[in-house]
Amino acid sequence: MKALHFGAGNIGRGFIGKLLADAGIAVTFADVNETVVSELQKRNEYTVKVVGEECVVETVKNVTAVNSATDTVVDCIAESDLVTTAVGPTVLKIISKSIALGIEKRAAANNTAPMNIIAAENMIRGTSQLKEAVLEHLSDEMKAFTEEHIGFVDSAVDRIVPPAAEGETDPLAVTVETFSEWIVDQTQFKGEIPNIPGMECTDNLIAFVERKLFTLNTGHLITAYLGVLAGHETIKDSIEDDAILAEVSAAMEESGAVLIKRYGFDPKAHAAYIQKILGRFANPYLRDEVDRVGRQPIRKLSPQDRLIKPLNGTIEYGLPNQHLLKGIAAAFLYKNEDDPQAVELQAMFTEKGFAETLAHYSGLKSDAEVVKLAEDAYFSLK
Ligand SMILES: NC(=O)C1=CN([C@@H]2O[C@H](COP(=O)(O)OP(=O)(O)OC[C@H]3O[C@@H](n4cnc5c(N)ncnc54)[C@H](O)[C@@H]3O)[C@@H](O)[C@H]2O)C=CC1
Ligand SMILES: O=P(O)(O)OC[C@H]1O[C@](O)(CO)[C@@H](O)[C@@H]1O
Repeated sequence: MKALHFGAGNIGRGFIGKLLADAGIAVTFADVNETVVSELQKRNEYTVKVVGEECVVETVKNVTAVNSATDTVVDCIAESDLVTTAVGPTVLKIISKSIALGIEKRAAANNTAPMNIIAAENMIRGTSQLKEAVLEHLSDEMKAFTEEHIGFVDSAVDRIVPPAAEGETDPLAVTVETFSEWIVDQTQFKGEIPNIPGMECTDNLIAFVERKLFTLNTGHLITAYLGVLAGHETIKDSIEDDAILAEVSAAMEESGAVLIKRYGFDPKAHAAYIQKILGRFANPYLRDEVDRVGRQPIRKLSPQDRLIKPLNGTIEYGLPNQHLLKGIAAAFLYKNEDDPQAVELQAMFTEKGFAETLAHYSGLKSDAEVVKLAEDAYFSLK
């Protein structure tokens, strides 16, 4: 079996690419980072440091790479059984063109073997969004071919993989936590579902995506923003600050109450899930900087993302949301000149004020009661 994986970054090398290669699949990474591409081509293997209670170094073998900006990537798609991505939500549109060209090439060669595409991104139904982008490039005839032979499979992906430590000289070095979870929507595959140990199937993906995004990612983000305000550099230092731990736990409980109500999760099991995640944040072997987790605040204030969607759930079910509001307020205090979204958010905030800016990015109404409460939280935090 052959797979093409877009994005040889932290999750690409440290999780999805590794899982595929460990399953005996011949993996080709597609990336725009020339150094990473040429090292993978030269070595055909790399090592992953897995850190937790035990620390082990594992070698990932039988891999190569292509430059994602060249036509070779189209040839690879035409010949692959599986295409996966971990490039970041904003890059999915960019790679959709190559995927469309790869599908056209399959059709031209009368290759009707099923191919499945799985986006492993922090998004709700990211693969379905990628599918929309791919279809925009295709004729009606090609759309019909795609519907018949190409599976677009949504997934939820969970493993904390920070960038390599400062001073690391190996461009392929990657350190990951022990925990990992990749859950795919079994209803969306074309052909047989590949047997990949570590890839779990479900027919209720949305519950798992929301459970992960609105527990781990909600808590992580609030840890990052409150950590920045308290002068911490890492997630570990932030979560070991008792005041931050209390705020983050309370916010996760608020989003958890929404998940329990919406999906019927067992409250005790969900409380244990939260505790496990808090322990993962404190992993002493991972240096995870607050700016990585806080990055792109505009995306994270969008209606479907980790702050606003759970907040809307609390409104829908009449549940408490004071700590989620504090997290939203903290996003407005996140300043980072190296992050274009943080700069844009601050620029609009200065020009238009809190309510209009929050409403613009979140889809909330500027005169809504929660927006007023979030603004109050902002002034209290400030
Ligand atoms: N790092 C983590 O702990 C986790 C990340 N995620 C999600 O996984 C996705 C990837 O995140 P990371 O691996 O951390 O990011 P990353 O920045 O380490 O990796 C992204 C890779 O995509 C490459 N890339 C950019 N444009 C490209 C293009 N046009 N074609 C091919 N490759 C391209 C970059 O060069 C980079 O190597 C994101 O959606 C993130 O939210 C999900 C769970 C965990
Ligand atoms: O990758 P994003 O969406 O910017 O957010 C960072 C988040 O993603 C993760 O890297 C993995 O879920 C978390 O560590 C963190 O909450």
